[in-house]
Amino acid sequence: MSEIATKKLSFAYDQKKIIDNVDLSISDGQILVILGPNGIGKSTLLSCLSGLHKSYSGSIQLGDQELRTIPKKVLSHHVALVSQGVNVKSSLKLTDYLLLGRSAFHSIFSQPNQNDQLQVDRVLTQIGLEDYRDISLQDMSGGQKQLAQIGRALVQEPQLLIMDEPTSALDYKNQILVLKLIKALSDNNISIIISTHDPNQAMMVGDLVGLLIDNQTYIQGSTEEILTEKYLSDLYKTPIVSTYNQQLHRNIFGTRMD
Ligand SMILES: Nc1ncnc2c1ncn2[C@@H]1O[C@H](COP(=O)(O)OP(=O)(O)OP(=O)(O)O)[C@@H](O)[C@H]1O
Repeated sequence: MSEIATKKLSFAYDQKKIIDNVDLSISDGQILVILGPNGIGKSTLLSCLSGLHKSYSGSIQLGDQELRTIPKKVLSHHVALVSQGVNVKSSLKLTDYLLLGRSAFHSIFSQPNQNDQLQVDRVLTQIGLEDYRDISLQDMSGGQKQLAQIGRALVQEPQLLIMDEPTSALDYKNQILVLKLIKALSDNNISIIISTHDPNQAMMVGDLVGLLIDNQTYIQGSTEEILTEKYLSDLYKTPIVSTYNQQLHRNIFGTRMD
């Protein structure tokens, strides 16, 4: 269950329509990067795709099942969400926080087993926080908390990983660490959907790019098709220029102050 597709997906908070007629799809092991201006509905869309918002109209097919019909526990075996922001408040130490990601594998009365501990150790190494295993979340920095949130989703061993601005609090080194993790997961046939405000990240990891535009129009295509100066300048309503960088072997995107 790593393929997800929406048809005419719409969602409103009370009467306020945020997502309107979105047709989106992603196949096994693909990386879809969603871009869009502040407040356009990226987080709302990701919440719908992860099963948090069930009162959507239209359809969301996960594998061959309608998402809202899948029981929560079953869903958490397949889909993990890394929410936006770093305001996770928890007095749990990091290893116990990560173990929460294993809860779908157990009843509420069962204790974590050796495999759970192995998963946590593996993920601690992946996110580079081995030295923080006994530190409480509330004593960690913003970037460390963001890595911890990503770690908790990885511990869940999802087939579809949905990440809302997963590198927003990270320095360059950790941004690359997370982008490499995303690539490695996709190489293992895990599908990934991320939102970001950085088209350069979309260029680095995206197989597909989706743009949430004015009036909640959604367009999706290959990275090459969508990451153009025209599309991005229209999207952000500010000039975006792209230049080929010889050292990086790719286009980089930037904007002007004038
Ligand atoms: N719980 C809520 N109740 C009512 N309106 C909401 C709620 N959450 C978000 N909104 C509204 O929905 C719209 C889309 O918000 P959303 O967080 O999905 O945007 P976004 O594209 O992720 O923005 P950003 O890039 O700033 O994170 C905004 O106008 C926001 O005010």
